[in-house]
Amino acid sequence: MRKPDGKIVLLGDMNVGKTSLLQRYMERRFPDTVSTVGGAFYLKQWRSYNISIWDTAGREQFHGLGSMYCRGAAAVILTYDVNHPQSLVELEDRFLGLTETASKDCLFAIVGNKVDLTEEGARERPEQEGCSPGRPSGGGAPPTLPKQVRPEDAVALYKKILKYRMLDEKDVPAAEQMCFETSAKTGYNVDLLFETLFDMVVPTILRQRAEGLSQTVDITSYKPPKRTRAGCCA
Ligand SMILES: Nc1nc2c(ncn2[C@@H]2O[C@H](COP(=O)(O)OP(=O)(O)OP(=O)(O)O)[C@@H](O)[C@H]2O)c(=O)[nH]1
Ligand SMILES: [Mg+2]
Repeated sequence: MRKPDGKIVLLGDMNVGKTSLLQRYMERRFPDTVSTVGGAFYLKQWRSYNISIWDTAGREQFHGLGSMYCRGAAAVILTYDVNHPQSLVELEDRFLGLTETASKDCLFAIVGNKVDLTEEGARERPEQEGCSPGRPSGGGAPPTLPKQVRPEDAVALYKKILKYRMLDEKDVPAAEQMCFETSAKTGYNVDLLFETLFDMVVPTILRQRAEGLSQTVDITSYKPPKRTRAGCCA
């Protein structure tokens, strides 16, 4: 097996749907899940790159492992549940600190999952994967509620992250590009989320490789500090 070229890590409170999102993307289904213990990863080939995507446990007892999983990450997906405002608060309070071990140019996506349970999300349902066009949208659908976390709240968190990482807004992707609402259940925005990130981490992978290469070059192309001026006076 080839060594992964880059790493993406899913972080977030328990029950927000990290495992479900990853399974929806990788296996194209929405199976029953059990709360994750420790962590697990999938390998995704994207163009000519091998990207590892790490699913982590949201349970408090595994919290200490988070920064280990984030080490060298090219992107982190901070996941919350749009129906549970506390899960967004937890991203700032409990999970952001774990990303200090990530790559210095790590990208951050903020993902509000379970949008299918909201009134707005219900309107999106008929267009989504797994819902055939002729299928009635009514019968058996779970009741929906007003969305508890607004997209603006996620954008505000994204801006806080930039401050925390001491990044300038003009040097990183815009908040609107990096905040997603998804449903692992219906598949809504799941491909968009992962594939947007894959495309975005390719330059990071190349930069990481180039940095490695330039270090090698620095050593082998060492020149003595003293130079003559003969060349420019000829
Ligand atoms: N309605 C709905 N339910 C979802 C969605 N995503 C996940 N769930 C359900 O939410 C529960 C938790 O999902 P998981 O994917 O196991 O959550 P997790 O974030 O991996 O949780 P931990 O592993 O404990 O950190 C399961 O019952 C899922 O079926 C979604 O988009 N919509
Ligand atoms: Mg899980």
